[in-house]
Formats: sequence, C-alpha cells, structure tokens
Amino acid sequence: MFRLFSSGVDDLVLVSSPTNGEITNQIGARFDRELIYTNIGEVLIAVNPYKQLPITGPEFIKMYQNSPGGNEAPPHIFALAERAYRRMVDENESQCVIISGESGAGKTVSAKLILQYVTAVSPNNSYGNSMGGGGSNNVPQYDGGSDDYGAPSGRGRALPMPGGRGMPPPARGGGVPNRGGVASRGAPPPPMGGGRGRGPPPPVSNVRAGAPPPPMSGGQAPPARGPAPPPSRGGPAARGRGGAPPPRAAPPQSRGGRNVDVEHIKKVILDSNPLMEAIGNAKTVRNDNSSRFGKYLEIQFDDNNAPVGGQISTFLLEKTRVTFQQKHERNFHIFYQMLAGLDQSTKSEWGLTQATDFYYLAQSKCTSIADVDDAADYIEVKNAMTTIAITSEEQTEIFRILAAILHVGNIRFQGEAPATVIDETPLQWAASLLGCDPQFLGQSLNHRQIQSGSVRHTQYAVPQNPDQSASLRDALAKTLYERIFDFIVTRINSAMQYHGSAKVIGVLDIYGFEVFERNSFEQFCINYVNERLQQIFIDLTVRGEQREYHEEGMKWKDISFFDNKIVVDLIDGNKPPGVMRVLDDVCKTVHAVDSATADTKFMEKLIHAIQSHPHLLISNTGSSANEFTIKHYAGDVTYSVEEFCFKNNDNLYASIVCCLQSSTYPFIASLFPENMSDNKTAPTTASYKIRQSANYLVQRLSACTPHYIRCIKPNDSKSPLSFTSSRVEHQVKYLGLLENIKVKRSGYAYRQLKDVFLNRFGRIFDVAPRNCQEFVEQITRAGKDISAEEFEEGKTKIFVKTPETIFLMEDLLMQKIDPIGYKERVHAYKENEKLAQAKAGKHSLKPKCIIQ
Ligand SMILES: Nc1ncnc2c1ncn2[C@@H]1O[C@H](COP(=O)(O)OP(=O)(O)OP(=O)(O)O)[C@@H](O)[C@H]1O
Repeated sequence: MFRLFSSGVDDLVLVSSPTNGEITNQIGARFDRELIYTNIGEVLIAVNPYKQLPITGPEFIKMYQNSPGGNEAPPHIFALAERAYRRMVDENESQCVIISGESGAGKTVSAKLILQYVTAVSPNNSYGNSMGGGGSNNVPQYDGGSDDYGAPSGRGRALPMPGGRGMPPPARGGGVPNRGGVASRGAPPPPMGGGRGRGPPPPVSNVRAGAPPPPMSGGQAPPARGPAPPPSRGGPAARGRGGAPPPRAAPPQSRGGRNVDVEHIKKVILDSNPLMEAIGNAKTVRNDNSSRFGKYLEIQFDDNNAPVGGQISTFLLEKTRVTFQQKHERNFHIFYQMLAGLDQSTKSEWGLTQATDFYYLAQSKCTSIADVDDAADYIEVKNAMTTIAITSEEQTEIFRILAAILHVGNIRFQGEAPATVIDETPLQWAASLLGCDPQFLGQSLNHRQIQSGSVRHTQYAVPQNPDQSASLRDALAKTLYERIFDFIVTRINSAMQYHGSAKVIGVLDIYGFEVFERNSFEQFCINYVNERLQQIFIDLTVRGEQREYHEEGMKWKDISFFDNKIVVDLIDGNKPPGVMRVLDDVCKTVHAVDSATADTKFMEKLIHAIQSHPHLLISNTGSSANEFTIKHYAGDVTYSVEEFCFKNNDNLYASIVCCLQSSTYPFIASLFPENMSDNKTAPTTASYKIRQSANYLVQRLSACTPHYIRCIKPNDSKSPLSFTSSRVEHQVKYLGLLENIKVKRSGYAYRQLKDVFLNRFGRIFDVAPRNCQEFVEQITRAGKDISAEEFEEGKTKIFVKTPETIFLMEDLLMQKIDPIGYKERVHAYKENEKLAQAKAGKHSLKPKCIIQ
C-alpha cells in the first residue's frame, strides 16, 4: 500500500479525514513545491510565498481567460477571478471576492491581482460587442510576476505542464465543480448607506460616495518631546499661499449611459491603490506595508461588461496609529512621504524638519523602511491625487493639515487643571497651519465641553489636567487625520462615480480573525465583523448547495454545520442585550468618571446582564474582574476590558470641532460640517458604527455571488518559501477551513458536469460508457471497493459522495492511460516518503490513496 499524493491534493474537499493538522500538512506539501494555491471547492487558499513567483504575468492572464468557469484549471487566483468575471458576464449577476487572513498573509497582494485580472480581461469601451478579453495591454498592472515565463500553450483550456518551476500540477480529481457552493441573485446591489453619520446623501442610482466608516479610537501617547523651530508666522491672519479657494469636493464627474472613458476608470481603479496605501497603510512588526483599514472596492460594469465606475467603502481605520505606534512600527506612510518629498521652501514655511523631530513619528524609533523610497512614493501619490482630480490647491491643503498634525503631536502640558502648554511653539505652528486662533486652540485642548445630563442644553467647560489635555490633543490629531482620509476616499469615489445601472464585482480586503496574547477592543470589533462574514459565508454556501440540488432535481439532504448566530447575538443582540449593547449603555452614563472606573462598571454590568451564556466565559466575577472570553466560531478569545469604554466612546469633542470650524481656511472648516449645538442626537459609539458598517457590508455582499480567498502567512520572519507548520495550523483553525470542508463535504465531495466527468473517467474502460448508469455499472465491476451508492445523477452533473472513490477512480484512470507514469509516481512517492521520514515527519501525509 502506498500513498500517492505526497505532494498534497489541490482540492482539500478530497482529504479523507480532514483535521486542522492534516489540512496544514496538505498545504505544506504543496507549498514545498511552490504551489501556493489550493482549493476547498470554490474557496481559494493562498499561501504567501514571500517571493515573486513567475505565475501572475500577462501570459497567465491569457491562460485563464475564458477557461470554462475554472473547470479543470489548477487552483489559481486568476481561475477565481475568471470565474467571478465570467459568472458576472454569463449570468448578469453581481459578484464579490471576500479576502481574509491575518496581517501579512497576502490579502492586499491578492486584491491587486484580482483587479489586475479584471481590468486586463474586460473591454476598454463601454459599448460595442466585445465580451471580455478586450483589455488593453497598456493597462497598468500590478507587477506580481515576471514576464520571462514561456508563452502558454493556448487560450482557454491551456494549462501549464507539470514539472516547471512554480507551475501548477496536473489537475487531480477533475478540477473544481463549475458551480455549486454559491447562491446567486440577479439584481445589482442596492444603494449604499449614508456617509459618516452626517446624514445620508441623496441617492444617485446605485452609487453613492462615503460609506459609514466605523472608526476605532483610543490609545493615549505620553506628552511630546522634540525640538521645533519657531514659527515663521503666527496666527490665522498669516496665510501664505492659502487664501485657498473654496476647496470642498469638486462636482462629481457625472457619468452614465455610454460616455464613459473606460481606460480612465481602469487607471483610477489601479492608481488609487498607492494613494489609499499612503493614507491607510503603515509599517508594522508583521508587515512593512500593512493595511490599517478594511476596504471594500466595488467595480461597476455596464452592459458591455466594461468597468465604468467604482466605489470604495472603508472600515475600521486604525486612527490610533496617528498618535501612537509601538516600537519598530511607523505612522501612516504619507507623513514620511511628505517629509521626504516636499520642496524645501514649503517645508520651511510649514516648520517641517525631519521625522525624528516630531513625537508622532519619533516615538517608535523607526522612521524608514528598507527598500522603500519615500520621496519617490510621494511623487507617485501626488500623481494619483491628480488622476483622481484632487487639484494642486487641495493637495496643498491636505499636506498642510498633515504638517499641522505633526506639530499638534509636539504640544505638551503641565500643571494643574486647566493644564498649561509647556512650550508655545508647536501650538503656534499648529494654529497657524490650521488657520485657528492659537489661544482658542489652546483653550479647546485644556477645557472639555460637557453637557449636563439633566438639563440637556446646558454645557460646561470642564478644565482638564495635563493627561486629559494630552488626550484631547490626540483626539484633535486623530479627528483631523480621519477627515482627510474620508475626504480622499470621497474624492476617489467621485472620480469613479457612475450613474447608470450596473452590476458589480466587489473585492473585500479586511483583517481576518485576530487572536493575540492580549486582545482588546480592536480585536473584539474585528472578530465581530468576522463572525458576521462567517455567518453569510455559511448561509450562502448552504443556500448555494440547496440551489444546486434543486436545479439538479435532487432531494435535499440537511447539512450539519455550526450556526454562529448564537455568537453574533451574544455580541450585537438587543433583547436580551449583547455585549455591545451593555457597553453602549455603560458608556452613556460614565462621562464624568475615569477610563478605569468606566471599564469596571462595564464588567459589573456584563456579569449582571449576561449571567450565563454558552459562548461567554467570565472566570473571575469578583471586583477585580477585567476580562471575558467569547467562544467564537473559530475558537476562544479572551478580551481585556481595559479602555473598552474610552475606545467605544470615540467622542467628537465639541471644543475641538468648534475651533476647527472657526478656521480661516475654508477647506478645514468644510471638513467639519456638523452642527455641534444640536444636542438632540445622542453621540454614536464606535461599536454602534461597527454594527452599522457590518450591516452595510452584509447587505452589499449578500446581493452578490461570493468568492472566497483565505490567505495564509507561512512564517513570521517574512522568509521566502519557508513554512512553519504550527503558525499555519493556527491560521487554518481561525480561518475556519475545517468547517469549510465539512460543509462542502457533508453532501457530496465531488460533482462534475456529465460530459466532463464521462470524458475523463470513461477512459478507464476499453469501451467508454455513454451515460452515468453505464459508468456506474462498469466502475463497480472494475473497482471492487466502489459501490453504486457512491454516485448520484443530477440533471446536468454527476455527484460522488466520498473522496476515496475519486482517488480510486483516479488510480484506475492513471493505470490505464499512463502505466509508466503511474509506476514512476509510485517510485517517486516511495523516494519522497523516505525523505519525509528522514526529515522527521515534515508535512507527513496520511494515506490518501491506496495502490495495490
Ligand atoms: N502572492 C505573493 N507573491 C509574492 N509576495 C507576496 C504575495 N503575497 C504577499 N506577498 C508579500 O507579503 C507582503 C505582505 O502582503 P500583504 O500586504 O498583501 O499582506 P496583507 O494580508 O494585506 O497584510 P495586512 O493585513 O497587514 O495589510 C507583501 O508586501 C509581499 O512582499
């Protein structure tokens, strides 16, 4: 008895006894052969190789283009992209690609590859008769692979031959099913929700700018240090080149009907990437270019299936990074790009020197990244801004605010409440660049406006001590940054705005499930969003299966799976109240208490409100209780409640907003349109915004046929092609891959169109069977371990219950059509096995197939 598949199977649904360890072994065995992609049905697993493999160049696009729904194609991100695009074209349905995984797993690279593929294969004109494949070679492309690879052997079915470096292996088990596992709906998605809690914008067809980004907040940096040269000018009166024209968003470029410059839209889609990365990405210890926000990009396609518009929605921007970064991490790239790229005279005019002079950049002791040229990136970012029609005046306004943020970070406080500023210089700089009166700015940092609980219209200015003032200072910096971020996202959306009806391909690049040694409010929110995404994943997968059974005229069999609704309700439920509801209730009543007392009250209330729940564990219910555990679908996570209330409150401080609204720069005032004297509406909390965002996402994604990419980070040292099994197994667990496989296998492990099935497996016999019945008769005679119950015939497909049957059929096929190759593989297998044993069981695989 031998194991044939020591190289791992390309569809994990075919693993005989799936466990987290076994899945890891399979992925590892493939990774050793530079096969970074593996399927679970139509779900794609992508392992980051930390090395450019020659598998994503234009010739690979051609290879996958028009391949029939990914059938027979080895697992590849382009196979998935092709399936999404083709299904949109053929079935006139919106599609979405949901990419998840931990930091550094390769989500952003995967998202870029999807965009690269879709922009390349779609037509360049919004009318005419080309249906895909008309993409221009001039379209800028992500440089994800080298072009030095040999030309593919043809279009459509052209598959790479085995043996080459980075080449996919021969399709095992007949490739992935054409359909199945996904539900579909015809209509394009509904209009988006409103923008940033400033009231919904008027509906414009199915596109609107400004999704509700749910901000995360919190984190207080210690007071600033660092020298700052004296201001060249003081106060708002001195304004340099900025009497600045009214800079509010330029009128959207209205598009609709057939007058769309598709090539321009493709350019905007691809060029907006470096801009979004500049304002939303940063170096972290895990990833030099880590996205610190979630992004959902929808590309809109017209009747000619050309991209005619788009829409970006952002989620969970980590704005605490503006004021605090841990050691060896950086702030958002844009700050360093500005310092490296701005001309010297503007830098002098704005009081800018070097990164180490500004506390917000200097605290982490990391201001540069190996192999990154911030000055060159600055030029790229400016060009991208120009592409999306941000005028040069507006660009100046944006960078001046960023400069102001750096000076804000250098303001330090001392003394009793109200705290006084230690050195006026940074305050003067900040006030000057923000067009505010320095005294007004100072007062808005050392006094906080508090509304009376009993008499709602009464406001009090409460003096703040140095710590509290530092907290307000950081709130100012974070608010300014967030508004710039939103402004740029809105302008990207304006540049892609399309008014006609359209179907979409959405690409969601969002943090995956997070479990650290210490988990805080941020992980709680991220994991909640992931619970919601898991919910729609299960829902759509089960419904997709149901639909397929129905279409195939087969009797539905119940699929058993863990329904995580119970966990979602535990977090966001109203009646009985979930954790978020309890948190919001506590936050409403704790304005006057310090952060630690508020967290204690939250813990008390949580223990009282949710006494017993099968998915909530509170081991310490005494007065020192400070953590709770949620049993998530992917595993248990313990959350420390420290700063939960502070972060959840995410206050927009009235004093700060009023000061900025008084700015003599119309651009800055326009970023703060809210009416702060309107006391009627209760301030929204961070968890409220996250619930809203999650609802919005679920609504958008549910209107599409989903495609999933689960990204895996193979090691923590960013080493090329190195695979640490324990790290991977952890991710396999938290990505819920085992559950994926179970759901997918609970009915049939394999399904294939009748023609494709009979063409492949009919070759086992001297006389090819003409139909399913003949096939079953012959195969049960040929393979003594194969029973007729293993097969079921639908209207268009043949279904096979267990992977073992598929493996046996594959063996019979191979012995028949390539007996020498078969012997060689058996030999190679034995050699590989010896090697594996010598390496003490590295990726040791359990028997997948028995050769007799
Ligand atoms: N398919 C790939 N081929 C080559 N290198 C890759 C690939 N995927 C990822 N990488 C490398 O890994 C790095 C991290 O990838 P990426 O930024 O996409 O991770 P991420 O999951 O988006 O992380 P984060 O959540 O922190 O944003 C990339 O900058 C790149 O160097």
